[in-house]
Order: sequence, then C-alpha cells, then structure tokens
Amino acid sequence: MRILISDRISDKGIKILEKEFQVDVKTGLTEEELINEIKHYDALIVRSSTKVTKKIIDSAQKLKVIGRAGVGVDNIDVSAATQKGILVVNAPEGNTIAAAEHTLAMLLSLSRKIPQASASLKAGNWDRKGFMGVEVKGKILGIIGLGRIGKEVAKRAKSFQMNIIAYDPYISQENVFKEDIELVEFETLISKSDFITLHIPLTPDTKYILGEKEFKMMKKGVRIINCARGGIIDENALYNAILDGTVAGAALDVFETEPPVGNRLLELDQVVATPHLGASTEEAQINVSIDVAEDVIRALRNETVKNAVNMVTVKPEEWNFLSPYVMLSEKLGRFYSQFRNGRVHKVEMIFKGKIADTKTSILTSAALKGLLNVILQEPVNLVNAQVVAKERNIKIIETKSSDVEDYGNLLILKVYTDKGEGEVGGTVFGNNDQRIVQIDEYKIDLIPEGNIILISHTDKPGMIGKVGSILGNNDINIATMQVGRKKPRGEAVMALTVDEYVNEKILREIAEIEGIEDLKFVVF
Ligand SMILES: NC(=O)C1=CN([C@@H]2O[C@H](COP(=O)(O)OP(=O)(O)OC[C@H]3O[C@@H](n4cnc5c(N)ncnc54)[C@H](O)[C@@H]3O)[C@@H](O)[C@H]2O)C=CC1
Ligand SMILES: O=C(O)CCC(=O)C(=O)O
Repeated sequence: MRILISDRISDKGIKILEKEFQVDVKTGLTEEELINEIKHYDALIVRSSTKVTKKIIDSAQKLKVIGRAGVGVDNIDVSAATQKGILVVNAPEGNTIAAAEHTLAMLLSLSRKIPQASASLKAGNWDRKGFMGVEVKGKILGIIGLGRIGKEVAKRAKSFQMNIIAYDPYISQENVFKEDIELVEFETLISKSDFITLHIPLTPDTKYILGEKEFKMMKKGVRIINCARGGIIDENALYNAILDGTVAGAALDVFETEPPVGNRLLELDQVVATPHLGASTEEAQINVSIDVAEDVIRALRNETVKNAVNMVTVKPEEWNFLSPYVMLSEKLGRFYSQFRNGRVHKVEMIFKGKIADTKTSILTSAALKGLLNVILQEPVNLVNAQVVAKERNIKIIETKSSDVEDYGNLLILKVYTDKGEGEVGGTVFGNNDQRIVQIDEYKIDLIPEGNIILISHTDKPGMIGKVGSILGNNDINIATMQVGRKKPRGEAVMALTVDEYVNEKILREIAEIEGIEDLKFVVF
C-alpha cells in the first residue's frame, strides 16, 4: 500500500510509516497535480497547507484514509470524504501545549508590545516611551472555546493572576472549578473581558463569531488573541474596531486567507502577528507526526483508530467487546437483504441488554453496510453507511432497552419496505460465537457463515426428507439444519447450511415441493 504525504511533517512519523508501507513525500503540489497523484495512493497525510478539496477526493480511486497532522480539519472536505467512505483522522492532542504556550506568548507580546519594541530597537532607536504596556494581573480573560487548548490557556493565565471567564456551550460548570474559571453567556464574555482569546474550530456555526455587532458590545480597550482559525473573526470588522479605538490591539496567528497577502490588519501598529506558528514546536511536530502515522497505519490495517473525525471512535477495551457485534450486525444486514425484497424506507436497530449502553451507532452503521452493499453498486462502509442511507431517504432509528430476555445481548435489525416489514435478530455467545437467533417471529439458532438455504414452508412430516434427498441427489452436503416454527404443523422456517454452492436449477426443484412457500439462497 502507498502513502502520500503532501505537507512537511516530522521524520519520526514518516519512519514509522516506512516500516510497513511505501511512502512518498511530495510537498507544494497544486490541486491539479494532487488530482492526478491521489489515484495511486491508499492514504494521504497533510498538515494545514494542502487543501483537500472535493475534486481531489472524488479523483481518488483507492484512498482509504486522510490523516491530518494536527487538530483543525477545515482544510479537508470532510463531508466529501465521508460520502466516499474515506476515513478522516487527526492528531488532536500532540500540539495542545504548543498552541496554548503560543497563545500566552501572544498575550504578553500584545500587552507589552514586545514585537514592536524589538523592531524599533533593531532599527537603531532607543524609544522607551512609545511602548508603554499594561499588566495582565487582575484583568479579565475571556476564553471562547474551553476544549483542550482553551483549558491549558486558562491554567497558565491563572498563574498570571488573571480572572478567567469562558464561553463554551458544550461544557457545563460541573466540569470546571468555579474558582478557576467561570462559565458565562457569550454576551457577558464579549462585554466584560479585557482580553478575549478564541480556541474553537472553524465551522459554519463559528464563522465570524466575532463580527461588527460583537465588537460594538466590547469594552473599550479590549485586546483580542486568535491562535485558532482565521474566519472565526471578521477581519474587516476587527480592522474597523481597531481604528475606532474599541480594540486596543490584536495578536493574530491565523488569517482568513493564508498567507495573508495584502491583509490590511498587518499594516496596523496595534497588531502583533505570526505566520500560523501555534503548533510549531519541535515537540508538537514530533507528537502529531507520530500520532497521525499510528492512526493511518491502524486504518490501513482495518483496525479501530484513535482519532476518527468522521466516524464514531471506540476505545480499545470497548472495541474488544464490540467487534464481534459489529461483525454480527453486518451479517444481519447482509442476511436480510438476500432473503427479503422491497424498497427499504426505514431501518430500525433494536438493542437489548448491555449492548444498548455501548456506542450503538457503529453497530447501526455495520448493519446498514451489510444491507446496502448487497443492494447498491457504490461501496458502502462504516464511514459512509448512514450518509448513504439518508441520501436514499431511508429513515434510521435506534431503540434501546436494558431488558435481558433469552439472551444476554440481542441485536434486532428491523427493516420496513413497500412490501411490508421483517426482522432478523442475533447474539454473540462467549467471546465471538455469532448466531442468528430470530427470523421474524421464528426462533432459530444459525451460524451466519457459508451458504444457507432458507425455506418458508408448512411444517409437516416428510418435508426435511424431501429437501434432503434433492440436495443429496445433486451431491450437495448439508452441514447443519434448523427449523423454527410457531406450532407443530404450522408455518415454519427451515435453514440449511450447505458446503457447496447451490445453483438455480436445484433451488427451483426444491421450491416446487408442495408446502414450500418461499426459498432463498443466502451467501455470507
Ligand atoms: N494556531 C495553530 O497552529 C493551532 C490552531 N488550532 C485550532 O484550535 C482549535 C481548538 O483546538 P482544541 O482545543 O484542540 O479543540 P477542542 O475540540 O479540544 O476544543 C474546541 C472547543 O470549542 C468548543 N466550541 C465549539 N463550538 C463553539 C462555539 N460556537 N462557541 C464556543 N465554543 C465552541 C467545543 O465545545 C470545544 O470545547 C482547533 O479547532 C484548531 O482550529 C489547534 C492547534 C494549533
Ligand atoms: O500544522 C500546523 O502547523 C497547524 C496546526 C493547526 O492549525 C491545527 O492543528 O489545527
């Protein structure tokens, strides 16, 4: 398998990749060049310079994973990747400290005008009046986004005796000590802070989170630090707010367009700027390079990854428990789509027992993968299964209950079609003994492997013998046989596992036996 690395990353990760794969490092490629190159690769690794556009993703022929050596994935069209079933992984932990330390460096540079003073001195001046600063002690620092970096910034700012307030709608006060950080509403943060620092991703929701309206609400003399992403601040509004004196200064590591050619903010004395250096420490670059390399390897080996962006992530301990159920779910889907017809409009996954408390979404994806791969031309995998289903107007629901009936854990795939509904249920015995235990209302005990002949019939004497002799006459060996029935001589389901492939002619011969209503040949 081949891996393309299109931005500069630390050698440490490259060496890990090279032990197992062919690795090509080609930096500075244009979009057109990447469109041509990507066809040959199973994995692509980028930092922030490469823009992984939909065109590039759509040109990929065997790409399985895109790795981002860093946190932000706004340079990757994640929804195009998901659509195509390409996994996106990032390395979110390795550069947290670097970004937090850079933020503090920017905060102090801004409050003490260090870059401006340094430039003045180097230009031959000895100006001690022009660079009067402000202390940060006792000032209010407003943090927008209290994730990994935001929290590390808070810790460090606390040691400068700043008063910290934060806005993060996804974090509650129980998760942070009130004495350290007070969680406040967005408007309160905007209007009360002396310094505002942002640590949020760039998404449609956060675009221009600070714009003209927000700058108007700020304290006069506020200072802004952005070491997260360009685009979360409206740069024109910031420019105007600096000119009208609302904002005393801004420290910017990131810009809406990078490099920020012709950006008017860079002309202002009140602006301190670095060229997206938040993660640029030796330590961080080694960390993210190793982290992304390891996750790309896991993805290429079809193992569970640590930092999936477009798929549910499961911890290794949890994966040990879940993986047989993931395999079983897929088999339930594959089984169902081979024994029932009809246009699917709703899929319900019913989880009973301890399994209901796990990350069931991955099991639902697996069942959809099994179901849709039989029906559709395009490849469906765990990454794109739910997206592909929704695109086809298939409603997906999950029903969970902790009730334990006959089995410790039970998964039921219930499918609603224009021809009615049906269900197939399964469980796992021991470590990995997967069984189908229910077909519609019939109880059964079937190992979902190999070739299975599934017969709906009326239960009566001689039925099994007739089927058996047709198979015997055609040299088909029966491995196992199961009958599920509601009552003797009523409707029943017969499932025969056979060692050989059974052709159409033999299946028709069996279907003609009196009392057989339906017959399907299922291959796992
Ligand atoms: N300048 C640089 O070189 C670097 C920049 N970054 C940027 O920093 C960002 C944050 O990184 P981490 O802290 O590691 O991510 P994280 O995912 O740990 O934290 C992000 C936080 O933002 C919060 N959030 C999301 N939407 C929000 C909103 N509308 N308002 C307020 N809070 C919101 C989330 O709840 C989360 O707690 C990254 O997305 C990346 O863009 C990260 C590393 C280096
Ligand atoms: O790769 C870099 O240096 C940028 C890091 C960054 O912005 C991120 O991790 O989100």
